[in-house]
Amino acid sequence: MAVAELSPSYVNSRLSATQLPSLSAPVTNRRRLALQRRPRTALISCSVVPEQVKAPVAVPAEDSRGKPECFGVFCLTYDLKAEEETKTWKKLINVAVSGAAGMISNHLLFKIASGEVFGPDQPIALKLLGSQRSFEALEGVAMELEDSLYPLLREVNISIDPYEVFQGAEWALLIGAKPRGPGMERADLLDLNGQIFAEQGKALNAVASRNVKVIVVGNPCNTNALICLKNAPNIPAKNFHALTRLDENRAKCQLALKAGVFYDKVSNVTIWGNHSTTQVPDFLNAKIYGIPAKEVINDIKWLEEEFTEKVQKRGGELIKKWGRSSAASTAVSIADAIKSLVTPTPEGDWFSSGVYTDGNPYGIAEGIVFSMPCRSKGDGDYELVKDVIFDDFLRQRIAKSEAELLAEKRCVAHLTGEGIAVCDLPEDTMLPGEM
Ligand SMILES: NC(=O)c1ccc[n+]([C@@H]2O[C@H](COP(=O)([O-])OP(=O)(O)OC[C@H]3O[C@@H](n4cnc5c(N)ncnc54)[C@H](O)[C@@H]3O)[C@@H](O)[C@H]2O)c1
Repeated sequence: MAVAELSPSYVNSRLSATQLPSLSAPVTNRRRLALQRRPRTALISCSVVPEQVKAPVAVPAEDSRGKPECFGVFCLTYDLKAEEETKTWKKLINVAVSGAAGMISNHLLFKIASGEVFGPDQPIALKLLGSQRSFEALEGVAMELEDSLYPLLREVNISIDPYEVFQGAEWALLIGAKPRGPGMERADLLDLNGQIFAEQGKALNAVASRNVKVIVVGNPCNTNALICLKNAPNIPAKNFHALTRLDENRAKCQLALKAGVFYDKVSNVTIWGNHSTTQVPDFLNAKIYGIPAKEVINDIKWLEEEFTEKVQKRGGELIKKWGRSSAASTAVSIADAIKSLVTPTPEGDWFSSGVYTDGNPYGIAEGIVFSMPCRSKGDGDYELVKDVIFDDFLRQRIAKSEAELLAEKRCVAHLTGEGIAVCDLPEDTMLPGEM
């Protein structure tokens, strides 16, 4: 069944009754036209049997009570309950995205709306959170989503209030954060952005689904994720992730380039630790064609001295060439991170994610968000991988990233409810290319 948008005046003046499609579709497939706010057009369903014209039914305003503000054409909603009776569509899921008017979101939102991330039969409601300054840009984003006519995209709401946007959220992709201003240290950024994630954690705790999955992208993302989960005690700590998938994807690409193979031959790549320059891309456990990467590459000096730096400096290199940060590949990596949780992990492989360390089998300090190898059954949950090996070189580097995250944790104690903050970060470990 196709869908056409026709303004009421167009209907009256240009089309005769017999030219117009019928609105009386079968009950299981009928759409409810809920005209809520700023309706600009009438949504007409083009069913196969013409002949009869009925005006779209304006559902009274009370019908929209409890819903946050809808945007434009997305105020005209489907009757999902009736449609579900056809069993052809899954239940609508609520995906909240913060920083929705930013560069990363500008790529990610269109991937999500197209069905590429959650699947081609998964209807989506996008709840977009912006800052006061970006509100008009947010409207622009919503207009582009309207114009893209995605069949899976059933609702779009825009707001600057996290309590409104996170209402019933099943996924929260927390991208929005402040950039590091001139002269600002990592500790200043931890405090500035930490406050955003403390507030958003509280909002998630109050109004999101009890099983919401949260992916924190805004930097410094590991400690922001820790702040967020500490402020959301009613949501399992296991549900919070810090994005390190971009680092994993970059590491896979570098190993593929060095080995002279296409990147689909590279597997079992872990990023351990912080999304910072102390991160540890693990070549000891990585495989190429299912064989240890160390044996295939056979250049220990490159692996120990150059590989990690290449992964870390990739974003900086890209800015030098292109003048822009790596928003597109970051969006791809967020899509990958979600797909890794909603589809079963291929046998024997794993993926990296920054997750809460309590109960980890590697001896890493508890109470921090640390990137580790995970496997999922595709149900949104994950388990930490047990069959990984360590040597002294890997252990020492992991310990450095662990020490950094423990120091960051002390810096934000005022935001996690753990007392007075003491900040003694030794050096600036922001990744080049990310602010
Ligand atoms: N984890 C990673 O792998 C990774 C990779 C790249 C970038 N990042 C980080 O992602 C973040 C976003 O990057 P970007 O390139 O999209 O930046 P951007 O500046 O283009 O967009 C950020 C958006 O967030 C909005 N914002 C600021 N405060 C907000 C708040 N409290 N609530 C909602 N929205 C808010 C801003 O108005 C802006 O529109 C940055 O912190 C960046 O460092 C992380």
